[in-house]
Amino acid sequence: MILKVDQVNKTFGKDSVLKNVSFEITKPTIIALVGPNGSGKSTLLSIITNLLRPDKGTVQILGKSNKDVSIFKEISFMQDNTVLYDYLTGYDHLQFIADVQSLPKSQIVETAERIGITDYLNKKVGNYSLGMKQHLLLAMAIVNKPKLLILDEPLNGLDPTSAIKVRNLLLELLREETTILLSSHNLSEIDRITSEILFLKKGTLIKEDISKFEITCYQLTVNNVKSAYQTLCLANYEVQIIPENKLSLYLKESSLNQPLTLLLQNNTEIYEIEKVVFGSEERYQTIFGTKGDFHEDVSV
Ligand SMILES: Nc1ncnc2c1ncn2[C@@H]1O[C@H](COP(=O)(O)OP(=O)(O)OP(=O)(O)O)[C@@H](O)[C@H]1O
Repeated sequence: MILKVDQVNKTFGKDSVLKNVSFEITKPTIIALVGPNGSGKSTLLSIITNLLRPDKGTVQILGKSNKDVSIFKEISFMQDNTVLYDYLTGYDHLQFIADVQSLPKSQIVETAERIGITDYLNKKVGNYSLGMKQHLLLAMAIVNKPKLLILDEPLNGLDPTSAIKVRNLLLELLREETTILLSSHNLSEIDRITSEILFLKKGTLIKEDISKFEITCYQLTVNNVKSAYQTLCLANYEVQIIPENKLSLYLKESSLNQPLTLLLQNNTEIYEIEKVVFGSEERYQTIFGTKGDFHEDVSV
């Protein structure tokens, strides 16, 4: 067992942010934690790493309680850049971790080279760009070669080239048997590294392997979106109004004949049909709706 989160609850004031959250990771993998702003992703990651106490529930990492300090040699948590000190260099940050964890200096050099931050390692962090800070945070998270790597928004502020480099690094770490739990809003990047997703919806966790959905998604451009939406909903189709006045239609079978016949019978004019890959973005929309709200009557 790598990580076991059991019945975790957390309330801030009257807000129940996490409700009986449970999940387990048993073999090296990459899992993404996804949810709208304020849905509790950072709170859950902080509870897992024992930076925050749950009101109820337990967390076990590598077979031990997350309160057992010995596990901190085996795990890492990358938070946002507020944990960095402007007046220290990148090297100082890495050295601090190396000193606390008794790591050889060679591990700092090796990690800096791997992430590609050697050129500016001796500059003060106050002079770093957002992307440079993200790279340093990532270096700090992997310098101890953790078995479980927890990353809060690792792709935040990265240009496309850097995002690709980080994606490749994460896949490389997985090949080295590192388990990675990451939160991100970048659903297209998530689709490239994993299909295992934990969706956090109003404090409740929905764990899914979206590659297992045998669903085809079609985007329809029609003359009257609302009427077409009602027609398809009444016939129990999974359908959603998406931006630009289009409809997303989710089908388990590949034939479009029946729903299109229904629309034509209801005098809907169909201008365009686009087949889209069903990925985490489409699943996100069925769970949270396009406004980020849970869409009660759509289920897969
Ligand atoms: N220390 C705290 N005290 C009070 N409320 C808090 C605290 N930390 C978080 N919250 C509240 O808990 C909720 C979840 O916050 P959290 O930061 O975990 O969300 P998130 O999913 O990580 O958001 P984002 O995607 O914007 O980073 C929010 O409503 C937030 O205001």
